[in-house]
Amino acid sequence: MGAPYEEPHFIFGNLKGVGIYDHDGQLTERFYRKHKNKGPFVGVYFFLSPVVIPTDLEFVKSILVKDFNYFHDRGIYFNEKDDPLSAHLFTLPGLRWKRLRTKITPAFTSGKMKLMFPIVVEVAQRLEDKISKVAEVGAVMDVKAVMARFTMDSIGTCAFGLASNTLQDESSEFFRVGMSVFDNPRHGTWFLFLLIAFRELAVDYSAGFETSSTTLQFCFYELACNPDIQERTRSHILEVLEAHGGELTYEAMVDMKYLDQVICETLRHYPPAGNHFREVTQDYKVPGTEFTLKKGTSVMVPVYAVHHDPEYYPDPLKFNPDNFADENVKARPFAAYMPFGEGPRICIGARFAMMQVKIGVIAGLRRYRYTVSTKTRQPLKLLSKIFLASVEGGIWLNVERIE
Ligand code: HEM
Repeated sequence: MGAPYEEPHFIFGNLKGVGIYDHDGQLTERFYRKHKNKGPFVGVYFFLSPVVIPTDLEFVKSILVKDFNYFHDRGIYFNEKDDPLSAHLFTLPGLRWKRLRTKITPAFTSGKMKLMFPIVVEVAQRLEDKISKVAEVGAVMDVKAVMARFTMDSIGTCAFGLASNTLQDESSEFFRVGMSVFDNPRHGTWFLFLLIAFRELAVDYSAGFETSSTTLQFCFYELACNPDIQERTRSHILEVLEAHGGELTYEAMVDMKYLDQVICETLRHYPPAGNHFREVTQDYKVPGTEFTLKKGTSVMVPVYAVHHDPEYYPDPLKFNPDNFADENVKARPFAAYMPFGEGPRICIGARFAMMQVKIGVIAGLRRYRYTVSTKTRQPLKLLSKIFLASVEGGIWLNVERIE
């Protein structure tokens, strides 16, 4: 590449730790910190393949938005013939991606969100019932399991029109197979049939439930760790609900500004995708430099690193929803916050995800108080082998009903 780079190991390159020792977001953070302010990017090697990690947000903007024509693909494996499930919106390149994206986009407008809103609220009622049962017997709550059922049911119901109901049915086949799609995408014949039949929506389903439930999991964890923020969020939710006649409507949810800040802060702290992947699709001269990135070079936009950069978030390890107060958001440059990506390949489900997570927090928080159980291993260790941020030993919370 003829550019700033990290001396690689002769076999593994620089990304030896990926999937073994480090969460991928923490791994790129090491290179980002070391090379920031030395140029727009650092080059590393994954085995023998060059990978570019941008360290400058102007360059991130060029990659994701301004020069999208050079970076429209993710370079992620798919094989339509032998593995039809692997060819979906996330993996498809170029024109085929564009056609499919145009086809699916109408399913995610704000008008469609309003239609789906009552469905998710109804599923959230079952989430509340589930939490109430945990509180009644004084058990500790396995947050991930409970939230995964909620997000699976709501996405399942919206996407497939199925009353999948994993929240009430402990042994639900839908839940078991849904979870196993992540562990092993080849499991569950009937489910696979369904996935093939609804391929486009199916990928949204699997991309959606795990990311959203991870977000809910971390959100409840941080609220449990920060009782003052928990109280403030609960009071805010109750006040806005009261102003809307006690009913959870779409408009009431939109008015919950502080709740939005709490969720943005969760996604800053724990972005489910630690990096955004792109591939250079034609030789690209990096603006303001003499460097040319060759076609086929991989790019990892270091989301986790940027979200934890003290230049943009003064105390990056502190959970502080005020980071998302309007004046602070305005003071930050473009792409300082990008949990859903940016540009034409931004997460298509971002609106649905935010709606679903908000409804989940409202349902879980308005009548229950949370503290961290001793069963949770602290400090949290992000699991390395999973692309999405997940926690060793899980997150366990004590739940108390507020009378
Ligand atoms: C908190 C929840 C979620 C997070 C943090 C998240 C994050 C992301 C990220 C980082 C990307 C890649 C963006 C990029 O490369 O620039 C992405 C893409 C995508 N997401 Fe999400 N996502 C979430 C929920 C959802 C939901 C609920 C759905 C569907 C219902 C969904 C469907 C998709 C699809 C289909 C893509 C590929 C888009 C494309 O390539 O055009 N996601 N998401």
